[in-house]
Amino acid sequence: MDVKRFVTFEGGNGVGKSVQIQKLYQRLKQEWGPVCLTREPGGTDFGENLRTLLMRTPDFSLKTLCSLFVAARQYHWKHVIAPALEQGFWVLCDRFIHSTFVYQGLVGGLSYDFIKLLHEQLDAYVIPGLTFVLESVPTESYARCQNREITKKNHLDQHNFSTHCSVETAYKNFNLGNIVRIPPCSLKETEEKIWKSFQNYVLDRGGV
Ligand SMILES: Nc1ncnc2c1ncn2[C@@H]1O[C@H](COP(=O)(O)OP(=O)(O)OP(=O)(O)O)[C@@H](O)[C@H]1O
Ligand SMILES: Cc1cn([C@H]2C[C@H](O)[C@@H](COP(=O)(O)O)O2)c(=O)[nH]c1=O
Repeated sequence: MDVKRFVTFEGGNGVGKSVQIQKLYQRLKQEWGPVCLTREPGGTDFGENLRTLLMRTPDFSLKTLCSLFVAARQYHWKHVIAPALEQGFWVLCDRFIHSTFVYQGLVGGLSYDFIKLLHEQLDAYVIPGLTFVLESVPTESYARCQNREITKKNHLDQHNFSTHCSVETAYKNFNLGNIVRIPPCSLKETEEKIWKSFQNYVLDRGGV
C-alpha cells in the first residue's frame, strides 16, 4: 500500500494538533483534492467507543492499554485509512503509531521491541508517509490542558507536569519514518510552517 498520502500529527497534550490538522484539512481540500480527516483513538466505531471507555476506565494494565490501542489501529487502518488511500484520498490523522511508542513506550515503560512486535502481529505496523511532530513550551501546553473544560478532559490526559514534560522529551528523541518537527511558535506561524513543509513534501515527491 502506498502511504505517501498518509499524514499524521503527533505531539504532547495541548500542543495544538487538533487546531493545526483542521487548518491543513481546509487548505488541502481547497488545493489538493479529496481528504479524509480522522483521529486516534477514534476514526471508527471501535475507536470512538475505545476513547469513551478510556475516559472512564483508568485501571487497565499498561500492556492491555497498549493492546487496545494497537487493535483499534489495525481496525482503523483496514476499514478507513487503507480504503481511503486506495481511492486516492489524502488521509490526515490526529495521532497514530508514534503516540503508542511515546506514551506506552518511552513514557510508560514498554520496550520498543514489544510495541513493534505487537503491531506486526496484529497487522498494524504502518508508518505514515509524513508525520508532523508539534513541539511546545511545556509550561504553556500544560496550562492549556489544565484550562480545558472538564467535559473535554479524559483520564489519559490527567498527567502531572513531570509526565507532561516526559512526553515532550520523548517526542523530541523518538524517530520513526519521515518526521517534520515544528518548533513552538504562534498559531499562525505554526500553520504557515506546516503548510510550507507539506508543499515541499509534495514537490519532493513529484506531486504525490
Ligand atoms: N501555538 C499556540 N499558541 C497559542 N494557543 C495555542 C497554540 N497551540 C494551541 N493553542 C490552543 O491550545 C488549545 C489546545 O489545542 P489543541 O486542542 O489543538 O491541542 P491538541 O494538541 O490537539 O491537544 P490534545 O492532544 O490534548 O487533545 C486550543 O485552545 C488552541 O487554540
Ligand atoms: C493513539 C494513542 C493515544 N494515547 C493517548 C494520548 C492522549 O493522552 C490520549 C488521546 O487524547 P487526545 O485528546 O486525542 O490527544 O490518548 C496513547 O496513550 N496511546 C496511543 O496509541
